[in-house]
Amino acid sequence: MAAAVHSPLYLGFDFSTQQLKVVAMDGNLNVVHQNNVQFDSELPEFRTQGGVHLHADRLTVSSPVLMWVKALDLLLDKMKRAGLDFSRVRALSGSGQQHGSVYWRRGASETLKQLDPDQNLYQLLQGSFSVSDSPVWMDSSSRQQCQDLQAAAGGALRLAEITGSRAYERFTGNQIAKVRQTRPEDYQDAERISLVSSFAASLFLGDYAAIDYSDGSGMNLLDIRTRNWSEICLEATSPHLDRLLGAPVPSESVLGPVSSYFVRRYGFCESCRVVAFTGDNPASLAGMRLQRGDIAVSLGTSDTVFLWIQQPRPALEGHIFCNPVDWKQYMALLCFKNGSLTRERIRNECAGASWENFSAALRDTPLGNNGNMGFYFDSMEITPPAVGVHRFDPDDNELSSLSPQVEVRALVEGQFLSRRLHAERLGYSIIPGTRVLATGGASSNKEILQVLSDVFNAPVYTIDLSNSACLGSAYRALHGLAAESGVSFCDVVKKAPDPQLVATPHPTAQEVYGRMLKRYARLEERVLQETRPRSM
Ligand SMILES: O=C(CO)[C@@H](O)[C@H](O)CF
Repeated sequence: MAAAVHSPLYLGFDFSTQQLKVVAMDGNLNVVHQNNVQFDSELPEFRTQGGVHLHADRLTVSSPVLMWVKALDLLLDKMKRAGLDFSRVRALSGSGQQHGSVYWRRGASETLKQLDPDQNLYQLLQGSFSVSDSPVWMDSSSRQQCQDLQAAAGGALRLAEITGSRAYERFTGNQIAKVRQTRPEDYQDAERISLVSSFAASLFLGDYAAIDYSDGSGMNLLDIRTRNWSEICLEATSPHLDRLLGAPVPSESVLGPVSSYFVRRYGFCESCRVVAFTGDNPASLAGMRLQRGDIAVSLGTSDTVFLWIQQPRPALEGHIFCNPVDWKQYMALLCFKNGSLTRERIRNECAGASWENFSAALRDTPLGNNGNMGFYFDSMEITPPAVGVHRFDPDDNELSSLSPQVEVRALVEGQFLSRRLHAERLGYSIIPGTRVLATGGASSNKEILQVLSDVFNAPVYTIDLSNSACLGSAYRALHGLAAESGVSFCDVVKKAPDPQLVATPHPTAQEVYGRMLKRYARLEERVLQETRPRSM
C-alpha cells in the first residue's frame, strides 16, 4: 500500500469551451481521478451561455479570461477535497480551446512570479489582463483582417502553403490584428499574448509559457515547415508581434518546474514538471493514440475530423497543424462549428430535452430517413461558410418543418454526411480497414455512433474516456519527462487500453449513403449559393 500511496501521478487539464476538465493518471496509464468545472452553472456570475458571450453583432464571440482563472481555483479545490495527493504529481500538461487569445497586461509577469499562496488566482490576477473578454474560436468578426492578411501573403493558397490554412476569422493572428485596430489602448497595454493553451501553462509555470508548434499552427502566423513565425504574416498582423508571442517550442517540451505557488498552496512537489500545453484537438489526437489510416471524429462543442499525416498538403478548406506528438510530422483537421449546441437544441425541441428520446428517434427512423435531409447551421458555419436551417424532402423541395423524429435523424445524418463529404474532398479516403475513432461528449451515445458508422461505412471505435483531450494531455505529461532521452510518444503509451469497437455499418449503409452523399453535395452547393456572404 505504501508504494501505491507514493506512486507517481500525471495530470492532464483541458480548458475547453464549456468547461475546465482534468484527468489524473498513474504510472500504469490508469485514470485514477477525473473532475471538472462547468462554466455556465458553476460560475454563473460570468453569465456565459455555452461558456461564451455572443455579442450583439452575432459575429463577435468571447469568453471572460478571469472565468478560466476562477475555474482553475475551483477545480484544484475540488481535487484537494476529493483527497488527491498533489505531492505524487511528477508532471502535468494540458490543452485549451484552439485559436483563442489572452492579453497579459504590462507587469503581469512580475505578478505571476510572486503569487501569494494565501490567496486564490482569481484575486491575484484581477488586474493582469488588458483584454478581459478574450476572443475565442467561435468568433467570425475578423473578415477584413483575413482579407488583409491574404493580400499581404500573396493570396489564400499562398497563405495556406505557409501556415497550413487560408485565413480564417477565428485564427489568432486575425483576431490579434482586430484587437490592435479596434482596441489600440488595450493592445498597447499588453506585454504578452498567449493562446488559451499557453495561458493555462503560464498559470502553472508562474511565468509566460511558450506557444507549442501544434497549437501555434492555428494562428495563421507560424510557418509549419520551418516552425518559426512567418515574417510576412507577423508584419501583416502587427509590427514586432514576435516580441509579444515569444518563440514557439516543440509540443513535448518541458517548460520548467511548477510554480512555488502550487507547491505551497496545494502541496505539489517542487520537482513537478510543466510540459507544454497544446490545442484541444492535437491533445485528442494524442489521447486516442491515433495511427496513420485512422480517422478521428470529435463530437464536442465543435465537431472536428482529423487524422495523422506525414507531409502537409495545404488546401483552401481545412487545416494542417504540426503534429503534437511528433513535431516532424503533421495532422490535418476540419472544423464544424455547429456541433453539440445544435444537437442539444434539436434534442430540446424534438425529443423533450431527453437524450433517451433522441436515441429512440434514431432507432425508430430508417437509414436515409426516406430521403428527408437537413442542414442545421444555427450560427455561421466554418465548413462550409453557410448559415441557417434548410430542410429538403425526397424530391429536393425545401420544407419548413419535419416531424420531430425525422428532424432528429435529418440533423445527425446531415452532420455526418457533411463531415464525410469534406473529409473525402481533402483526400482523406475512407478505405477498407479505416477505423473511425470517436471522442467528445456525444461519443457516449451509441445510436449517434451507429449513424456515424453507417454514413462513413466504417467501424467506429471509442476509448473508454469521452474526454480524449485530458487523457492526451496526461499522456503528454508522462512523455515530456522521457522525450529528453529520445523515447517516442508511441512507446511511452503503448500499454494504454486499446479503443473499443462500438458500431459497425448496416449492410445497406454503403448503398444508401453512397447515393445520399452525392445528393448532399448538390444541396449543399444550393444552400451555399443562397446564403454565401457578399464579400466571399
Ligand atoms: O476551432 C477549432 C479547431 O480549429 C475548435 O475545434 C476549437 O479548438 C474548439 F475548442
